[in-house]
Amino acid sequence: MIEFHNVQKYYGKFHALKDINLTIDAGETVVLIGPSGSGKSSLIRTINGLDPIRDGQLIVNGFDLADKKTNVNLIRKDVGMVFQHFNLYNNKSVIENIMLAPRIVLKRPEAENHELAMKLLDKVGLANKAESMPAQLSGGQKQRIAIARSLAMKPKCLLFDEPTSALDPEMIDDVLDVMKDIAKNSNMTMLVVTHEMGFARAVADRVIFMADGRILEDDSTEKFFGDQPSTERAREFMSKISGH
Ligand SMILES: Nc1ncnc2c1ncn2[C@@H]1O[C@H](COP(=O)(O)OP(=O)(O)OP(=O)(O)O)[C@@H](O)[C@H]1O
Repeated sequence: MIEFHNVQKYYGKFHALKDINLTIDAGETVVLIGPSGSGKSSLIRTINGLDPIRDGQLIVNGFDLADKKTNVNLIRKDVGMVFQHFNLYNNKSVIENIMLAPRIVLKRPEAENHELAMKLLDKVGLANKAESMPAQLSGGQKQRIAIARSLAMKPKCLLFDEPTSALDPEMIDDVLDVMKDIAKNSNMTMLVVTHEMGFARAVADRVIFMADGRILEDDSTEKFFGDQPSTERAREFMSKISGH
């Protein structure tokens, strides 16, 4: 469970997140959309402590991120993140990328760690790539490995920051299919920054629209796509992205 109460975030003097109030329940899939620079990445990066907040309260799985005594490593154990540019360790094989964090952070026994890593590789359709190096993979394959790596920690929550926007079009569906499978068949909480409205329609419980550092809409998926968004900004944004 993630709770933002009147959260403010600044970069120097720039007010990047303005009075964010938001609750995401365990198991929900939430899609976060909005124009470039509206604060989407900033918002999700606060959840695992990659970006600090200045004011307000942010509770993640019972931990208070506004409290300087909170150990962010305990939060990150349960909150995985998938980045636009994959962030794989390029000098380690695929299977090592997946096994590293569970070995070090969770002290998972080696045989069990290997077995789970192979299961996850199978789940993302890349069991034959276990011994490959990241440089030998396509962008779509790298992103599926990055997702498997996050899943290996068995997180309660997965954050996705534009996971398909660096990919060639023909690779996007393979990655979205893996994400849809997680959304439908696991109890994980998912918060996804994406412009892939097909994904949002298919599996999101809610759609949040941000502009200028504020949340302007927080609607059920049915309402957002069924009745049209209620703000002019969101309607404008939707007509722009559907024109592409
Ligand atoms: N490290 C930083 N230092 C200063 N300003 C920043 C920093 N990171 C982001 N910003 C600014 O904060 C605002 C929000 O950025 P953010 O990356 O959260 O937006 P976004 O909605 O994710 O955009 P995009 O869709 O382009 O990735 C932007 O105006 C950006 O320039």
